[in-house]
Amino acid sequence: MLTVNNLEKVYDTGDRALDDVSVEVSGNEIVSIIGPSGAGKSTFIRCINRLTEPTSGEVYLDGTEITSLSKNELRNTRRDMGMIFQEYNLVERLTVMENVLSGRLGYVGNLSSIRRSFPQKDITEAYQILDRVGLGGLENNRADALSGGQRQRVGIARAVVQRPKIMLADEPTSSLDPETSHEVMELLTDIADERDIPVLINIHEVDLALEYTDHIIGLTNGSLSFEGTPAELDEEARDTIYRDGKSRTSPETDQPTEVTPHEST
Ligand SMILES: Nc1ncnc2c1ncn2[C@@H]1O[C@H](COP(=O)(O)OP(=O)(O)OP(=O)(O)O)[C@@H](O)[C@H]1O
Repeated sequence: MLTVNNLEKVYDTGDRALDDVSVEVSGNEIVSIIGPSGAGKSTFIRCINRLTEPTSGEVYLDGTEITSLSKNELRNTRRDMGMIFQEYNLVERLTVMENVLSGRLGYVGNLSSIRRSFPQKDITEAYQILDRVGLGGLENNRADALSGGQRQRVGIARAVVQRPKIMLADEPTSSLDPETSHEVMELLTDIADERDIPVLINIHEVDLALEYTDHIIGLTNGSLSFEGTPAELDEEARDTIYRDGKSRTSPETDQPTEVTPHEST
């Protein structure tokens, strides 16, 4: 269970990206975070595993308060949170298998980590997961030889091999064509079901959120502007979420209208 209480993020620039956001996510729910460009979706996802440090508020994962952990404690607890990125974050010159096994780096000792040597059971599991995500046989291919959809599958496999308690996906489909986006969403939802873990997805495409997720969170100017099921996301709710007109996803067409590059923390 993920519990977020009164999360607030004010960047050094003074930008208030999150303002008093509280949500709960449980079971194997697929939760999408939607909202206009700059609404704080990415900041929200990244504050959960503290890739971005929240300014105030609390995040609990299965009773552990993530927000109060020391850096060392956080390193261990991050193993419980698989992260999937828009631009995949693979090491391009490494093989598919090496990239997937990097999801186990947090579990091996320092020396093994430097040597990148992993227990046989991790390697066996990585093969199984690669098969599961449809990349069986490509273990020795270099990441830079893969298509976008294949890269995202490696990113998903790397997150799954961590045996996480939750998966966080920051715009996992934004760099993919529509057909591949559907495949990736289907894979994420199937894995959540099989592993019995929740998945939190920052997603621009409202049609994908409606089709694949159980629970929708709308953010507008850093505040929670909607929370409900896909059926509850009616025209009025969409207007509320996208009311400030900054949307890069038009609620009528669900088509991207403007692209803002991602800023790092
Ligand atoms: N590193 C940063 N430094 C300062 N301000 C930032 C930083 N990252 C994000 N912001 C600001 O915080 C607000 C929320 O940004 P965030 O990227 O979380 O929104 P988003 O909803 O994910 O947007 P998009 O859909 O365009 O990716 C924006 O006003 C943005 O300019």
